[in-house]
Amino acid sequence: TLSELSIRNTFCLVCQGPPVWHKNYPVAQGNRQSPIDIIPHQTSHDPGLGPITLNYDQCTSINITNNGHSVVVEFEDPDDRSVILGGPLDNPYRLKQFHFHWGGKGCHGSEHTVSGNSYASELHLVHWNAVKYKTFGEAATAPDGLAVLGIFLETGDDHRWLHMITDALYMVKFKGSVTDFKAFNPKCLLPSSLHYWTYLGSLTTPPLHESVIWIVLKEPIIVSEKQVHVFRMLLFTGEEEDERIRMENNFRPPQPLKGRKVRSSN
Ligand SMILES: NS(=O)(=O)c1ccc(NCc2ccco2)cc1
Ligand SMILES: [Zn+2]
Repeated sequence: TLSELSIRNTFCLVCQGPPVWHKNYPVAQGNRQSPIDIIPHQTSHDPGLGPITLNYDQCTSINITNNGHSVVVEFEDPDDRSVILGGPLDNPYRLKQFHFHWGGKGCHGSEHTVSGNSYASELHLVHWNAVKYKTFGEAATAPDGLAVLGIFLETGDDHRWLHMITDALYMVKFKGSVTDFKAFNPKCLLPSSLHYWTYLGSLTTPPLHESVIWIVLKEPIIVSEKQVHVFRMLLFTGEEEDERIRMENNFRPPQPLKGRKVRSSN
């Protein structure tokens, strides 16, 4: 059916999208998979959930890369120079990278949905628990190893700071390309409110490890359709490949909640 086709289209047919991931990654059908559909009135308000704090002022961005699935900005993480703390987290988690998920022309591409509604795009700031684990790779396989901050992007006016990212995308059009991207502080991509939903989930792309404490901000940031369109100029394919496949719809659809509780900061 069209809906199956559209689901299969996610992560494009060529790269064998979400419906077939379970063959190589059986955890795809696990009990704490992400993303999910968040239904606000079914979340439980937990007064014990404090605010989150983002200490990004000493962060050191390194580069921006097209990894064939998304565009990723990577950070130096040798110490606790840029961390997220508080909220559901028992330790500070170090900022490792951020990346985006988006749709095709005229269709939305967020991963989490809210009461069945998706946003134009979703930004993921990926952090790891360096108190308990020695490396990102080790943390990425532990149940409390990662904390990903999800921020929805809604279309409207231009976002004054997102231009720094979209201007760099022209340099990383092809899979495997990378370019310097220094002195970028992702604090400029936050909405005014840090109110959030939180639940235990997973990576949304293979290896789909069930190692993520998700913190999804309720308030979206506003970016222009033109700015989202620049992301669709990226390619899934490398410079040496004959066929050029536009990087779009790189989102996984919502997964079964399997009895999990989604808590609300307030
Ligand atoms: N979309 S996301 O934020 O859930 C996410 C974040 C990070 C990776 N990383 C992939 C990876 C390889 C080894 C360990 O981890 C994959 C997906
Ligand atoms: Zn992501």
